[in-house]
Amino acid sequence: MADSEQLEGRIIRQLSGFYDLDVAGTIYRTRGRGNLRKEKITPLVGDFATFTPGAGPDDEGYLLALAPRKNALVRPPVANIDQAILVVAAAQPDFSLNLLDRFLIYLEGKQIHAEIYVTKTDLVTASQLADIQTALRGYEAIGYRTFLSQPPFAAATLDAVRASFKDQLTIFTGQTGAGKSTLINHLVPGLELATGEISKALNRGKHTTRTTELFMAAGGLVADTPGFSSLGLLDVTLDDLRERFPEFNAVADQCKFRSCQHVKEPGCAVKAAVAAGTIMPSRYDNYLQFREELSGQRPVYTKK
Ligand SMILES: Nc1nc2c(ncn2[C@@H]2O[C@H](COP(=O)(O)OP(=O)(O)OP(=O)(O)O)[C@@H](O)[C@H]2O)c(=O)[nH]1
Ligand SMILES: [Zn+2]
Repeated sequence: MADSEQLEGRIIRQLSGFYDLDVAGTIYRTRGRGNLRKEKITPLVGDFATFTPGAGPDDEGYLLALAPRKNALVRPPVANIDQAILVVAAAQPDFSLNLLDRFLIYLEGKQIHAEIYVTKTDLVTASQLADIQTALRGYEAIGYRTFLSQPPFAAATLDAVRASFKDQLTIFTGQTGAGKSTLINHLVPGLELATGEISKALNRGKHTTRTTELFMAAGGLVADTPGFSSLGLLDVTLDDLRERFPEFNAVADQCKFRSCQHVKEPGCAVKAAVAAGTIMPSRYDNYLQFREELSGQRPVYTKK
């Protein structure tokens, strides 16, 4: 292989100084290079990179440069994420539309498309389940796909989620204990992530150097570590908050004032839509509550 040859690929794994890049199904092992470190750029899985391939197994290539990222997260450490499966428990922890909206706002800010998956449907009554289903229909109308399986992990539901992986880099996120690892294990057999607090505590001791890896599943890439829980979700300015509600954006050009915050202004199309029942009242209430938090009038949400 000529020394000057350059290839483009996507980092799918990193381990002690090495980066594995995927180029149309072929994996190349490379090393990081001083110039990247000098620029204080830490390559992440999900990064698109140019590299020089090495000559063979004992001659690795070098990473040369990273392409600009569309987004990047710290937890999990992944770049260029397309979508998140937002895992929400029907119970244990309690189903919360407020927390659900916080996650959605966060993901909107990172330009990560969200799909909502409800777990633990076996732990609620039929009437509680019906309420959750009603709420999910509201989120579907906004444009978020939702999945609810009764009993949990029915094959048809899992197939539908997998079908959404194609050509996407998917991460899983949601509240602690919502069932993210359990769900990933059902969706990507063979990963066998530890689930439940005790087994995870044991695992942490054993695999302290473990990093995130991307797995090919159903024609896409899936991160094998679940993401952030609920801390710091409201990382948005008061002024940008309204833009993170897609259903507000859909009608906001009909507000009388261009700068309408959808609070007290006359001729507000968002408030009209809430009154007409086309915007979920819970979404609007949460918007107002988040505004109060952001303007410092109420304590922010803290993790239990
Ligand atoms: N009854 C019931 N239990 C479930 C279901 N899904 C997950 N669990 C249980 O819920 C607990 C938490 O599940 P995990 O998959 O570890 O949750 P997690 O979201 O990965 O948790 P963290 O890593 O702490 O963020 C485990 O004991 C699971 O066995 C479900 O559909 N029904
Ligand atoms: Zn308005």
